[in-house]
Amino acid sequence: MKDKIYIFDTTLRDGEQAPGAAMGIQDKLQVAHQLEALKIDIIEAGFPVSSQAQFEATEMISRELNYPTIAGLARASKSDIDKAGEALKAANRKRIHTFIATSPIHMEYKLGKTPDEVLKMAVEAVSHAKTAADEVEFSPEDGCRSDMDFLVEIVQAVIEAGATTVNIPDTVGYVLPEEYGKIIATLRERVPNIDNAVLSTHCHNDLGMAAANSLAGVKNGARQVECTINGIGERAGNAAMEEIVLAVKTRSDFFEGIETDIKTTEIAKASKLVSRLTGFAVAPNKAIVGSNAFAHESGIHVHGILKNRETYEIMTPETIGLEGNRMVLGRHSGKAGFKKRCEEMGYKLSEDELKTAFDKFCQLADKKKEVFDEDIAAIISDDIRKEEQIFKLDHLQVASGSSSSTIPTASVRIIHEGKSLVAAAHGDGPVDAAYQAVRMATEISPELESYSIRAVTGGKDALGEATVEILDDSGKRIIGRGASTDIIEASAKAYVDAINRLVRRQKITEMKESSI
Ligand SMILES: CC(=O)SCCNC(=O)CCNC(=O)[C@H](O)C(C)(C)COP(=O)(O)OP(=O)(O)OC[C@H]1O[C@@H](n2cnc3c(N)ncnc32)[C@H](O)[C@@H]1OP(=O)(O)O
Ligand SMILES: CC(C)C(=O)C(=O)O
Repeated sequence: MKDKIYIFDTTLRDGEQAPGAAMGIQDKLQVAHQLEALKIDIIEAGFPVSSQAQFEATEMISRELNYPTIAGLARASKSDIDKAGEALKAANRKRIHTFIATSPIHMEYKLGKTPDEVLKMAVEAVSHAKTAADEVEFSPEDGCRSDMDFLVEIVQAVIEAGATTVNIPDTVGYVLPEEYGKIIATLRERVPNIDNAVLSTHCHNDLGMAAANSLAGVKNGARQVECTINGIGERAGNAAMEEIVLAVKTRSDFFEGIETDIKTTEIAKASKLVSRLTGFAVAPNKAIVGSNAFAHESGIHVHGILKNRETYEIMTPETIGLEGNRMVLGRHSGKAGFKKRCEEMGYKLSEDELKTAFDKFCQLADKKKEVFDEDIAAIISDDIRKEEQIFKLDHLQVASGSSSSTIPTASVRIIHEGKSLVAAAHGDGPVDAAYQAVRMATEISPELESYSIRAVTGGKDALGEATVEILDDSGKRIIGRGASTDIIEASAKAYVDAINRLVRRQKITEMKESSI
């Protein structure tokens, strides 16, 4: 029989408590719809008493969503609970999540209350919450730094008062997996009515243990995990939903029958949405959703993966809704990966050609972070096929000056398939005039995204290298380079180089399409 872990997502409450992560009401609604698409069991929509915006967001999410239970946070106070109940009124399934701190330091310094007073407040809060919602969750805040006997006593008391879920927060991310697992196991052992409630984990990442602690909790009997998309949350964040869900799925051998209902193919989309709406970039090396999580560059790894993907991948990118893994070509690449990319681009190279092309590739990879398809196309057309440049700048003449009456003008002659293409144009400056003339001569007019020029040698014969960036029809960047002691000529050569790469890329796309 399936042993289900309930996923309680608190991106919109604890996640949003991360400084700088605040989202507007419409943004929250968008995230909530994506959480529903993920089949999250419980969405904590907000802390309604804390502001009008939190109240309205919780109210709107309660109205608009169908499948998940909607939870609202409340302190152990009647007015907080009433406000949460009011915000959740329209929800198909609602849950009031009430909390009060139980650790000695929080009780003494923050609340100024004795353990007996805290126990009384907790029980009263749960009893009152039961009047507004069937599902009531109680959290002993800073539970992991609380006295175990007191924790056992308060958990038993709130279950007697009607709590249906008891959540054990590691509020400050202090404990280690073995300790967290032991707290859950001890509560299961010592609280006589523990089976009347679901035990839940809520772990923070201050020591990087949030996911490991949550999973230790699951292993010891917790059946709800509180987490956030991309692990956002207070300070170092909360346990990341994607890490918990993929760990349980990927290591089903270890978790023996335990499953979640999460539709994992929606994970990448959820991660991108939350990153975009909060402005919190996902680190490239972030587990599961980082841009490098399914990317490979190292030659030995790529060689292994090409023989059997599982040599270096424990999950498939498709599981989280990505189209496939990313083979990156760069300075750590080997011949197998390079050969495969050439084949994918439609090139059939002899062994000698492959060797020459790979040597050139290695020289280039030493200078660049990443080698793109158009770089490979340039290597093959220039060094293997020794193809003529599609458009070759044969002549450039420019007139410009500092006087306001001078109109910068350029004329160009470009050789294309043995013919001379001649054009003249004026522009805002000499480079612009040259580019206008190139566009007229080639009849190709890509928008210039960026332009830069730098000296690559010193002295009065300094060689200037111009770099331009244009976009192809699909929005991909194409870089062109040109060098000359005359910076206007370097600029014109770079633009013609970019146009040549654009045309080559179009040909590669046509080759790929015709081979499908
Ligand atoms: C571990 C967690 O993540 S808990 C959730 C934390 N999230 C937030 O705090 C975000 C939203 N918070 C807020 O908007 C505000 O803090 C509010 C509206 C909740 C309260 O604001 P204020 O009334 O100005 O109080 P303030 O924030 O300064 O202090 C908190 C008060 O709540 C009390 N309190 C804290 N936790 C609890 C609790 N669980 N139950 C009852 N009272 C509590 C404190 O003792 C303090 O009371 P005091 O004002 O009588 O000293
Ligand atoms: C309210 C509780 C669950 C909390 O967010 C925490 O203790 O971190």
